[in-house]
Amino acid sequence: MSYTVNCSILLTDLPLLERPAAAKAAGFDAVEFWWPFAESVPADRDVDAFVRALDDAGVQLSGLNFNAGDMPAGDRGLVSWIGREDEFAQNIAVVAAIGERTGCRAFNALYGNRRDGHRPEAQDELAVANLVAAAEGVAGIGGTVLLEPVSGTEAYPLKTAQDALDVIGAVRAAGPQNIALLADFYHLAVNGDDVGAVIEAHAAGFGHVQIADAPGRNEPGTGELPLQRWIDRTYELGYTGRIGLEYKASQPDPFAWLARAASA
Ligand SMILES: O=C(O)C(=O)CO
Repeated sequence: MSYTVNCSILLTDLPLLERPAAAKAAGFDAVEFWWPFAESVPADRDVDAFVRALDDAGVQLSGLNFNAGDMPAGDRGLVSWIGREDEFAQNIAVVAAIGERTGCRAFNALYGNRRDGHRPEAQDELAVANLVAAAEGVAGIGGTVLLEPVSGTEAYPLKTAQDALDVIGAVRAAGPQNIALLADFYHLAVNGDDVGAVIEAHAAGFGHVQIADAPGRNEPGTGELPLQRWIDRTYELGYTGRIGLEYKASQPDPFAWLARAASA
């Protein structure tokens, strides 16, 4: 099993550009990030600094989120956001360019919250068009777009694996096949999905897996989820990717649970 450290939620006591090296020092070879810039189209020097931080640390960027808006303010993606289509199109080009430079091939496109003033159907229509564009935009580098059910934001409409799979089906019907489910076991469990059944039905096709325990979204072992069992079964059923560590650290050493789990 191989892990990738989500450096947007872990190691946050360090400046962002120091986190890849900290992940490497903690024993990891791969990291993932939510969109690490303030704008959809950051300055070249900011992209260069980000890529340099990864190179200098000697870690692989295994996953990157498209710009999802102002996450601390509650935004959860631009994909279905009517009025920001041009910005999202520009973001796709930047994401693909970062993928080309770093070897990253998995790109998480958060769907976006429901917004007042537009019919949900119109937001869903835009989402499919934007996801088609995103998939086409990263196809040239062999990239895959990931679609993730998320918890904690009532306005985010993709709550269960099936919600995301329905959208993935619509995108695939429109052409691109390089889009897959991001199964975050924490989000799915908190939303009341039957994670065990999702694994049985879809594990081989997961585009990526992320974990945190629930309640709390902290390290495995701090809550009630059978994460190890779910991970083992996911691999048994044919998943070959990494497991993203996307939890909030509840202790000074965010990775201490791994040593405990290995000796258990
Ligand atoms: O917003 C979140 O909680 C996410 O997991 C984004 O990838």
